[in-house]
Amino acid sequence: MTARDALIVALDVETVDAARALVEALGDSVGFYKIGLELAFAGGLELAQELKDSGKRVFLDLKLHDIGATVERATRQIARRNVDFLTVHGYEQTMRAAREGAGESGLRILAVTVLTSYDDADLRKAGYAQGVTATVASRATIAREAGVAGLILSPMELSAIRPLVGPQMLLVTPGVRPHGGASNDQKRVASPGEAIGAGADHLVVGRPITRAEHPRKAAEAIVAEIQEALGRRVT
Ligand SMILES: O=C(O)c1cc(=O)[nH]c(=O)n1[C@@H]1O[C@H](COP(=O)(O)O)[C@@H](O)[C@H]1O
Repeated sequence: MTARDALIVALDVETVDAARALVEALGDSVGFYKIGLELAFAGGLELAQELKDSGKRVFLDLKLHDIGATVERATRQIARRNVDFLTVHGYEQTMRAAREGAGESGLRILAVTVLTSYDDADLRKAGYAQGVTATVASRATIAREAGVAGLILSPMELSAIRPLVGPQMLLVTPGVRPHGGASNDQKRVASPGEAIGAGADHLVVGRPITRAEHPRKAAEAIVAEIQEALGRRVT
């Protein structure tokens, strides 16, 4: 894996034109983009095709969660779009249905374990008996059995989860902040170097790049930090 491939930039902007301008500014410093709910509701699905046609990889972050039949059929539609990753929530019925819908299309399903804006207290308020680490671990085990390709989790759970799921499962972490950066609404965060050092395959980074004064410089600095951490990982 190259450092550039490890970085996924979240195109959390209001319009397709703003997203195009950002992609243009980032140029070849970024090869992988995430289109989430904000942009998907503003023409982002068409942009996904454009990005694929220009050689970028695309992650559709739609966080599907519904009865199995609906998730399966929705996933089948998305699989026709030839994108790389799709998120669903990490519930067993949902994950199995998405796997079924993706079939042999090559669309890889990522299961969201516990959102990185949640901590133990938030989970308790939502009615969960266990804390974050135990909940991520139980969802990770079910996800592996359901046959999804990867997990979304915070950098803080990586070292506990990798041994549970083995080397093949993709571990993808939002909640990434360069040292000194604002955490915004994220509660479980670490730096790019720490996340890669703990075994992440991909980092999802939004505001530290998209709201930076110089997005390209911010992306290049993160890629350099990933590169350094990957170097330490193999030695
Ligand atoms: O599924 C995701 O991508 C996701 C899961 C999660 O637990 N936390 C999380 O922040 N995300 C997404 O990752 C991105 C993080 O953005 P920043 O906090 O701006 O770096 C946003 O697009 C979120 O929607």
